Amino acid sequence: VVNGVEARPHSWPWQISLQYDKDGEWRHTCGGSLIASNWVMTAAHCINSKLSYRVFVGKHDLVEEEAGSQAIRPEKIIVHEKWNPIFVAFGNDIALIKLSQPVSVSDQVQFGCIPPAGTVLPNLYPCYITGWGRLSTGGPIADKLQQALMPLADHATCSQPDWWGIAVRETMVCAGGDGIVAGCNGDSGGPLNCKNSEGVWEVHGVTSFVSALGCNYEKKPTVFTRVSAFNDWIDQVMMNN
Ligand SMILES: CC(C)C[C@H](NC(=O)C(F)(F)F)C(=O)N[C@@H](C)C(=O)Nc1ccc(C(F)(F)F)cc1
Repeated sequence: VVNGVEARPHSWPWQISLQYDKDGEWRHTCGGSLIASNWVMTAAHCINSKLSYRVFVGKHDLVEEEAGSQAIRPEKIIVHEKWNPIFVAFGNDIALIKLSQPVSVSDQVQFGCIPPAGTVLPNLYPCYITGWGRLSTGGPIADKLQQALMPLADHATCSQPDWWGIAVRETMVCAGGDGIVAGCNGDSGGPLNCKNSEGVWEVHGVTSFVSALGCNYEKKPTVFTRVSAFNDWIDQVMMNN
């Protein structure tokens, strides 16, 4: 997250760190959201079938050992069948990770809520991106979980020619675009958190892409998979696996 702030520890208890084993070292590669005791939602582009992963729940500082955190191996990973790795703008950048054992909820580990199917929030609605991604374009990833307030840019705004144009679809959500605050590499797969009218936080987006010209690039908001466009897919996958 570029120009965010350190989150109060464990204030986004569904945020997970997806890590892969590189020469015996575990490395953070993406974020994700715990949505059930044995299911994590992340981005399809985070998954490389050649790598072995672990899901770390209950974390705040990636470089510290933290009581209450737990690393769990995936049992299986289901990537959306219509995800096309060649072109992130085709959408369907969503995947579900079934955990090899259920996680127990606690103060530090909770499920994120999926919004009702079809929920489309209005322009400038205030949401928060969270993640351990780069702190600046080309910069280091964060040790401590970051958060940033990012008002939504509705489809009409986000699909303007000098914004994302036709690269953004109605199955995506845009947020930010002020050239200051943005998601960045390593935030992929993590949640866009929006509080609903009852004051309940929901995972409205899965962090998908930023401009190749730079993470915080004016009129190139961070683009998320819109979770409320995938309720049926999520239900089907969780029921059938
Ligand atoms: C690996 C990528 C598919 C996703 C990667 N996502 C992220 O870094 C994150 F954290 F914002 F989610 C990204 O945006 N990386 C930048 C460097 C990128 O490639 N952006 C990008 C590429 C193609 C398009 C398209 F499809 F519109 F041409 C748009 C943005």
